[in-house]
Amino acid sequence: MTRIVIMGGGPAGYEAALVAAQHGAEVTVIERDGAGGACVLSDCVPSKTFIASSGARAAFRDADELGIHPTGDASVDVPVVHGRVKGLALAQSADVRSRLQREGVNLITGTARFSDDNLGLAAHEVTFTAPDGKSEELAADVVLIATGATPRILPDARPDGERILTWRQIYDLAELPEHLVVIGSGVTGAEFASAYTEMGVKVTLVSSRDRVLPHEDADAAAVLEEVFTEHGTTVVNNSRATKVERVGSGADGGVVVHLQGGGTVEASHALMTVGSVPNTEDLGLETVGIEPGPGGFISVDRVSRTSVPGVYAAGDCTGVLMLASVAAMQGRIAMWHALGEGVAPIKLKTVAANVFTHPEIATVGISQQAIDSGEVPARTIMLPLATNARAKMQGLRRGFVKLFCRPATGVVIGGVVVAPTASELVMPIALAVQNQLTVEHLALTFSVYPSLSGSITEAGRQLMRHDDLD
Ligand SMILES: Cc1cc2nc3c(=O)[nH]c(=O)nc-3n(C[C@H](O)[C@H](O)[C@H](O)COP(=O)(O)OP(=O)(O)OC[C@H]3O[C@@H](n4cnc5c(N)ncnc54)[C@H](O)[C@@H]3O)c2cc1C
Ligand SMILES: NC(=O)c1ccc[n+]([C@@H]2O[C@H](COP(=O)([O-])OP(=O)(O)OC[C@H]3O[C@@H](n4cnc5c(N)ncnc54)[C@H](O)[C@@H]3O)[C@@H](O)[C@H]2O)c1
Repeated sequence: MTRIVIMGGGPAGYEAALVAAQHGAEVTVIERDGAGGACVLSDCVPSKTFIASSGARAAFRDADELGIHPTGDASVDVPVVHGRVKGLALAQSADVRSRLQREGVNLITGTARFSDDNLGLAAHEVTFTAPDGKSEELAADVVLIATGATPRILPDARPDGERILTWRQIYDLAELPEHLVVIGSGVTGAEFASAYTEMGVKVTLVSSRDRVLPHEDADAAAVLEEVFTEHGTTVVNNSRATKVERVGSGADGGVVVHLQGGGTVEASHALMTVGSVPNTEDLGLETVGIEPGPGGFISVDRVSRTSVPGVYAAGDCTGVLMLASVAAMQGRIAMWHALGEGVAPIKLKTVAANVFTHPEIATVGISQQAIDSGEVPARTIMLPLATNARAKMQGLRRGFVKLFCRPATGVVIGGVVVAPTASELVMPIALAVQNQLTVEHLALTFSVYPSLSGSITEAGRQLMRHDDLD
């Protein structure tokens, strides 16, 4: 029986474990914090739960336009919101734990590290250290490194859990910040800036680039900036934070953010969202002969192999695409490959992703930027939701659907949806991209009338009409 040891119990680790167990391997997952990993306990699941509460508050405000005037202020019960966030994370972690145990996976709590005596061995040794300090050696035919990543800390902006915070510390605050400065305008920064804005907090977003979400669709980012402006959220563009210091004390205390070039921003709290670093130190990688690449990430190929036979890596520690869905797929692929199953290499051009701002921004496939730069030839259409009957009924003035297809064949190669439920609406486009469906397939598919997804089939029709004229 193949002995598999998995370091880390996040989506990469636990999804891999499920596949390996289903294929009859003897699987041990070593996880130091809790089943589900950082994804479930401190990153993705807690943030999306918090965003669900902020979305409920936003719905109150948005109802006004529909003639519904909620009486009184939509106040936020912070202990309830934070309690719900933490409770749901723990419950989700318990679900993952019991699923793994049901499938026969041996899940142990502790820290894992390679301890091979010599390089180049066919099997590997992993030392597991329990929280009480006791350690044990496990022999493995295959090891999967799935140790995730940790918030990046700037030397002059060290989080203290009180005023200067990482996203993992915010749920311990007793009250909402009076004025939150969010530093870093990537997906994490944009999501928290949006959520706190919807919670009624004054927010300043410091972006080192010329716009929010520098790696996302520019038209989508422009919609988000418009929404921020409408709700009084300030975006400070082209500004890099060099230092965050605490000033004052007690209830009067706060932070001063120093910006490159001399400016400052004063606020009650700072949330650092300046990226993540992989958890690849202290793994004993040198004992198996793996040298991490730039930034400490472990290089893998498209079936999750590292440079060392029998050692695979998946998820955030590889830096491939830091998404739970990608981590899980990399983990599964690693196990299928290791256990000799036929496996297709991961296809990153078909990944669907969503930024959980208000409105949401969902993308799949080829980006507008790749088309504009001439890298990928495509025909494109962008339909504003303002022309969609259902959107009008719901009072949605912003948002759009974009669809991209191959010029000659009409095969759908990508799309963007900006809408309150973009994460759900992007699915038909993702299905089309994955299965190489054409705009005609979309165009001829019945969508419900009236529905936001009607804009997707309409986008297909508009691109098809163009096709016919070619
Ligand atoms: C705020 C935030 C929100 C996000 N929201 C989304 C989202 O909505 N959708 C999405 O797809 N992605 C989201 N992501 C990204 C997603 O959380 C990650 O891509 C995902 O967690 C990666 O999974 P993983 O298994 O690689 O690592 P992790 O989930 O980080 O799990 C790795 C685990 O390994 C453990 N570990 C580390 N070293 C050792 C060791 N030596 N021994 C034992 N255990 C060890 C860690 O403690 C951790 O528990 C979000 C990220 C952030 C920061
Ligand atoms: N909804 C989701 O799926 C979701 C949510 C959150 C994160 N993630 C993923 O996690 C990964 C990391 O995202 P992220 O946003 O945490 O990190 P990131 O590295 O993508 O963004 C961090 C941003 O902070 C900026 N920055 C760095 N130092 C700065 C400074 N001193 N002052 C001001 N700005 C500074 C960087 O230029 C960058 O734009 C991404 O791959 C993302 O897709 C996904």
